[in-house]
Amino acid sequence: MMSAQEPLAEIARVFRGTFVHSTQYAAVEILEDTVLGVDIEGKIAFIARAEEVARLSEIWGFKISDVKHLGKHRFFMPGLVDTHIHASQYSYTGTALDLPLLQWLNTYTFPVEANYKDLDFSQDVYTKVVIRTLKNGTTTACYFATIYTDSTLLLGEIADKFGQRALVGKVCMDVNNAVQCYKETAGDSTEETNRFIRALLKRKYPLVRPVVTPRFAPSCSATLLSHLGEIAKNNDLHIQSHISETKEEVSLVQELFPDSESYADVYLKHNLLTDKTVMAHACHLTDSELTLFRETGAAISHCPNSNISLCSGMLDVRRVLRHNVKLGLGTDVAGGYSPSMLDAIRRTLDTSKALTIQDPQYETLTFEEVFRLATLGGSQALSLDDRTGNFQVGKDFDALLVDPTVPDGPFDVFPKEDTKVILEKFLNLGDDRNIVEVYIAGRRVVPFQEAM
Ligand SMILES: O=c1[nH]c(=O)c2nc[nH]c2[nH]1
Ligand SMILES: [Zn+2]
Repeated sequence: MMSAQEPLAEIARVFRGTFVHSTQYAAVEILEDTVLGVDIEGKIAFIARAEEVARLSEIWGFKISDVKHLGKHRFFMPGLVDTHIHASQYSYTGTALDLPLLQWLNTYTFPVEANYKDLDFSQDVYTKVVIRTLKNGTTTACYFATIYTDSTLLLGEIADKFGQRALVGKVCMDVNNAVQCYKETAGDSTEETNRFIRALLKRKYPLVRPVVTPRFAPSCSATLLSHLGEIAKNNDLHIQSHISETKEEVSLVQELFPDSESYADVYLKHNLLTDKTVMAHACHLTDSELTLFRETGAAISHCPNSNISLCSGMLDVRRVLRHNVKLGLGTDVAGGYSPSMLDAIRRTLDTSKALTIQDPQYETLTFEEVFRLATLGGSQALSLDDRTGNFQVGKDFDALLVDPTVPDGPFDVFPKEDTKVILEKFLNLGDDRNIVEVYIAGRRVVPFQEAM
C-alpha cells in the first residue's frame, strides 16, 4: 500500500489527512496522517505516511505549500458504487410501493417509462437523478434507462457532463402484455441496441460505457436474449438484468422457459452470464445457480430497500459470499425508495439483522463489511475494480470528502470518538450535508459548478 509509482505524470493535487477505505485484507483500513497524490490524469500517484511528504515532493515535483490539509475529523473515503439504479424511475421515487413486483411493473413502471420518448422529459429527470446521486456520493452508477435509444444516449451525455462514472443501458424488451405500446420487436430491439452502442462509443466519453440490458427473462423472447448475448460477446460489453427477485417471477420463468434447468440457466444458455454481468436481486437463487454465478464470474447487485419495499424477499448476503460470488449494493430506484447509497448500506444491515432475528445463529454482517460492499465490492461486481473502489496507486481518484462536523449536520461528534466510530456514525446517520466534496477520476464534481 505504502508504495510509489515511477513519476510518469505531473501531480495535480496532494491531500493530507485521514483516508478510510477497504482492501482485499481489511474491510476497513484507516490511514491517519497520510498524504495522497493525484496525477493530472486523475489517477492516484502515491499514498504514504505524512512524514514522507518532503521526499515525495522532491520525487514528484509538487510544492509542500500546495498540499491541502483536510482538517480535524474530516476524512476521505472511496466513492459509493450503485450497481443497480433505474434512472427512468427517479421521477416517482418515494411513491408507488404498495404492489408486488409484477403488478408494480404493469401499474406504475411501464406507463412511466413509456414517457421517455419525450426528450425534454428525459432531460429533466435524467439531470435530476445524476445531480441527486452525485450529491449523495455515488461516483459510479450502473443505470437502466428505457427502451428509447436517443433518450438513453441523453442519459449518457448528462452523466458525462456532470463527470459521473456510469454504465448506461438501453432497456430491451419484446414482451409486454400489460402496456402494449411499451415494447419493441426482437429485431428492432437488437438493431437499436447496436445503434445505441455504436453511438455511445463514438462519443468517446471517458467514464461512460454502454451495458447490454435485457430487462429480465419474462420481458424477453429467447430470440432477443440470444441476440443480446451475441452483441455483448462480440463487443466485450457489460451486461445487466434482474434475476429471482420474487418467487412468483421464478415460477413464471419456469413456465416461459421449460427447457431451462433454472432461472440462471436461461441467461447462461443465451451467453448472458459472464464476468461482466451484474444481476439485480437474486433473492431466491438455489445453490447450483450460485455455483453458475461463481463459475462464470457473474455478479449480484443486492438491492435491500427494493426487496423490502416490494416485499420481494431477503437476500442472504453471507450465503452469496460463501459461494465466492461477487456482490455489490444497489438502490434499485424506484422499487427502492431512496437514491442514496447510504440508505442501501443501512437496509443491507437491517436485512442481515432480520435474518438474525429469524435464526439467532446467523452471522450478521458488520458495518465494516457493508462499507466494503458499497465501495470495493461494487467496483468488483461491475468489473471496474482495476479503475476504482479504493485508494490503490494506479486507480482513479474517486472519493468523498466527509465532514462529520458540518454546521447543522445530521449527527454529533464527541471528544473521545475515533475515526472508526465517526465512520460508523456517518454510515448510519450521515447524509449529503456531510459529503462536502466529491471527486471522480481526480476531477472535483461536487460542489457543482455554476454553469451546470
Ligand atoms: O425491481 C425491479 N425493477 C424493475 O424495473 C424491473 N424490471 C424487471 N424486474 C424488475 N425489478
Ligand atoms: Zn431493477
